[in-house]
Amino acid sequence: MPRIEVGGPTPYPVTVGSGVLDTLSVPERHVALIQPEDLPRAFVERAQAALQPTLTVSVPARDACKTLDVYAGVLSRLAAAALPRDAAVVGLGGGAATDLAGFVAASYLRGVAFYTVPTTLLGMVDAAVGGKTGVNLPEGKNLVGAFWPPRAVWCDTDTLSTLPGAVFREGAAEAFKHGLISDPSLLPRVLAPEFRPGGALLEDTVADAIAVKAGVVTRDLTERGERAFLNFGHTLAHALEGVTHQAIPHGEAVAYGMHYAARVSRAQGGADLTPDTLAFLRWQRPSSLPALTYDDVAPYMARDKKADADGVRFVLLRDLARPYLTRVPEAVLRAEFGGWQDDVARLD
Ligand SMILES: NC(=O)c1ccc[n+]([C@@H]2O[C@H](COP(=O)([O-])OP(=O)(O)OC[C@H]3O[C@@H](n4cnc5c(N)ncnc54)[C@H](O)[C@@H]3O)[C@@H](O)[C@H]2O)c1
Ligand SMILES: O=C(O)C(=O)C[C@@H](O)[C@H](O)[C@H](O)COP(=O)(O)O
Ligand SMILES: [Zn+2]
Repeated sequence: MPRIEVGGPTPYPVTVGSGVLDTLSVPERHVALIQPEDLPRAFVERAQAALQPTLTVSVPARDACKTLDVYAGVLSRLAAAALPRDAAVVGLGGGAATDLAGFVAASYLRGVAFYTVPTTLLGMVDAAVGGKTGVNLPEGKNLVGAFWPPRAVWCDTDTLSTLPGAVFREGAAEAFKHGLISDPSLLPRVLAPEFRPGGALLEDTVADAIAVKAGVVTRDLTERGERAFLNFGHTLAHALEGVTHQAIPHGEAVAYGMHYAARVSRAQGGADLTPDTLAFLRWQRPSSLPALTYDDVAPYMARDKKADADGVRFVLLRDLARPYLTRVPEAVLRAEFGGWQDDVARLD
């Protein structure tokens, strides 16, 4: 069973494999289990059997749980149960639920132990690892949060069998991203027919995609440098999610955003990786986008967390596995938005 070690200030293991859900174990005597209300009941019951939580809190599905209102409601549930400071918060579910659970853990009583049990592909290869936690604001994605690493991550690959195909393909976008920024061997594997729940390529590909993220966050937990590369494609992605009020799910927005970033990378002198990002979009078959102009998305891009006092910065690729962070002239961003829209229109 693959096990990946995340290093840095507070090292922890990520366990990947079949049946992991029945092996959950934490040293804390009190546990708050946080899970989305639409999660298959059997997963919740298996986690409850293993952890014997003091309380289980159900939260709305998808990004509807990543709001300050839901966050405050969960904190009140923990306080009403008098959950002590030596308790643990366990986030079970997709990236939305684990992002919320992590921010609850980071802030309840000024911080309690946190563990993640991702049950989506995206959660396993990305969200549940690395300690970025938080919620959204109406002004944009993840604008409130904290770095609060989990103490262990358990990825039961059997849980992926109940995912709708579209949700599995959303998660594949982040694995593909790890291929583009660091490990190109992931690119053909993610698109291969055997990369599917129960497929021969699933477990090793998930483990190798996690290894990319684990390596980056080990070296740069709080995004002082190379962690920004994990944000490839996310400047436009988060803008698409914001402007559509989360009608476009994160993994689809990332696929659209990676193609835009590949176009901008080429315009700035990089290798042409747009055939790869287009191949991924064709494979993923994302939801169609509403009619948008550059001026619709620009205000959201301006609030991207990679922006500094001198303005917005983009993660671009000089070539496969050669990411860099840079400013881009607005004329280039605007022109490539037009070309990106033409490419997207031709996808159907
Ligand atoms: N913290 C990070 O580093 C990080 C990284 C990437 C993405 N994210 C965040 O993660 C979120 C997206 O996560 P996601 O793609 O996992 O989507 P999600 O959490 O919205 O989950 C998608 C849906 O699948 C359901 N679900 C979960 N597991 C299931 C299973 N095994 N079977 C059936 N249904 C299941 C969920 O309850 C939800 O309704 C976004 O909010 C994004 O911003 C965070
Ligand atoms: O872990 C990171 O760092 C990432 O950027 C991973 C992204 O896939 C993820 O969507 C993250 O939540 C985005 O971070 P943000 O700082 O842009 O909100
Ligand atoms: Zn992401």
